[in-house]
Amino acid sequence: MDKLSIQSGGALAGSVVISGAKNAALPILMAGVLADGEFVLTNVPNLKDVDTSCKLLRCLGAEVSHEAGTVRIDPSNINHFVAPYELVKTMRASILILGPLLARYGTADVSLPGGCAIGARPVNLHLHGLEQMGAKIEVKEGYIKARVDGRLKGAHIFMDMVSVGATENLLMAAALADGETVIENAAREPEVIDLANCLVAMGAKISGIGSATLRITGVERLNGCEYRVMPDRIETGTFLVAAAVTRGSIRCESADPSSLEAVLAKLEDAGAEIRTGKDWIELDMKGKRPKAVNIKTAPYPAFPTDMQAQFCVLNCLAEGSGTIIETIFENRFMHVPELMRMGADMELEGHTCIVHGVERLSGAQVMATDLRASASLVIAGLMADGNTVVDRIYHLDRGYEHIETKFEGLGGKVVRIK
Ligand SMILES: CC(=O)N[C@H]1[C@@H](OP(=O)(O)OP(=O)(O)OC[C@H]2O[C@@H](n3ccc(=O)[nH]c3=O)[C@H](O)[C@@H]2O)O[C@H](CO)[C@@H](O)[C@@H]1O
Ligand SMILES: C=C(OP(=O)(O)O)C(=O)O
Repeated sequence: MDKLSIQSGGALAGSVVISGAKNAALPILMAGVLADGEFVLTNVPNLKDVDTSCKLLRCLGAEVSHEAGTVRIDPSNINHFVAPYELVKTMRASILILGPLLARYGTADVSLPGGCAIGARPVNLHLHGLEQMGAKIEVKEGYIKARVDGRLKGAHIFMDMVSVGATENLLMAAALADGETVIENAAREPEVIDLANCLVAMGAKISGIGSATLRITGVERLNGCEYRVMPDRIETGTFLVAAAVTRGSIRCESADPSSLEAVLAKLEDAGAEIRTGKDWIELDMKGKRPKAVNIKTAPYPAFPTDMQAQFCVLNCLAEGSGTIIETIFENRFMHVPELMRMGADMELEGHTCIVHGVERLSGAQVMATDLRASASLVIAGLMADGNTVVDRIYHLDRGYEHIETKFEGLGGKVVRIK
């Protein structure tokens, strides 16, 4: 199993090109099932989760090629409607195949993803919304078995809580349903907007994109299209935090500052000078140690849970103390005990972590437990005396493209051990 070895070094400097967003690419790949014709997706990151999505589409009978950031999907031969446990267990986003399969073919058997490191992550909102659209659903032998006679029917759906995945699943299903669907309390994350824009390019009729109320008038067919995936705001934020922690100065190219307002505001509070253009962000710490910040995660446009672990590390090495409150996932502080093994001064109680900054951490062997926790340990290693080895980096490979090469380009000493 691969590991990453990190040596502490100086301040990160230089520029890094941001990849396409994992969390936009995955739902949009699933939307390929809805296309009547060839579907071409560009700016697709080269990630384990993208490979898994391509495998899943192939397993349904689609022809899929993935080369140099472009995925081509020909869904015309889809003839199998089962998403098996072997694939779903490695990638929770597989649940996003449910809405498209059901809307286009009236049948879908999707393995329940099960719990994972960051929380139970139930899918009740996905299922309830589809039932409101006329689907008959039973959960049997670990599988969601969903059927509908004819087309799904438009419905008025009020979501009990804001869910990115449920909004995406229902949006895709509604695009081919009979009549109007209204999704209230919809997620407003930029990745949901990216999916909606792609569906519109396929001929879907959606209004309210980017708001909490989505109105979808179902159409009988959606065409293929060519669509470019948005830049990864979480990858961008991860490199910006790494630069802030190391007191460095970097430029992120092919980034989207408008999707990162909450994160950039916190980096400014931490003492960073931030400059932005249409598709770039520069951060300069002017050699200073960051100041600790208070963070509370919440649905977009508030501070993203996917940046919580990275800001924990920022606070670990900052001047002063900061409080981090996680409100989205019930078990998303798995990085805390690992950071404490590296000398971090942290108090964890329930959903709240109080972090008191220390000047340096010390290198240690640590275990990656989930995607962003892993990223936080790499950042910590950049400011830890001696050597840090991060084990179980298959989590990182799910969500960060060429992470070691990108850090190396910024002067970070991050090496993959095969
Ligand atoms: C592939 C992808 O895009 N993943 C992102 C997506 O995950 P994902 O779509 O799984 O996250 P959700 O927005 O659905 O989850 C938010 C909260 O709602 C709960 N919930 C969700 C669905 C449901 O049916 N019932 C329910 O109770 C979850 O347990 C969680 O507590 O959004 C999360 C929140 O921004 C991000 O951290 C993930 O990186
Ligand atoms: C939690 C994440 O992803 P996923 O929903 O794919 O597990 C993430 O991207 O941080």
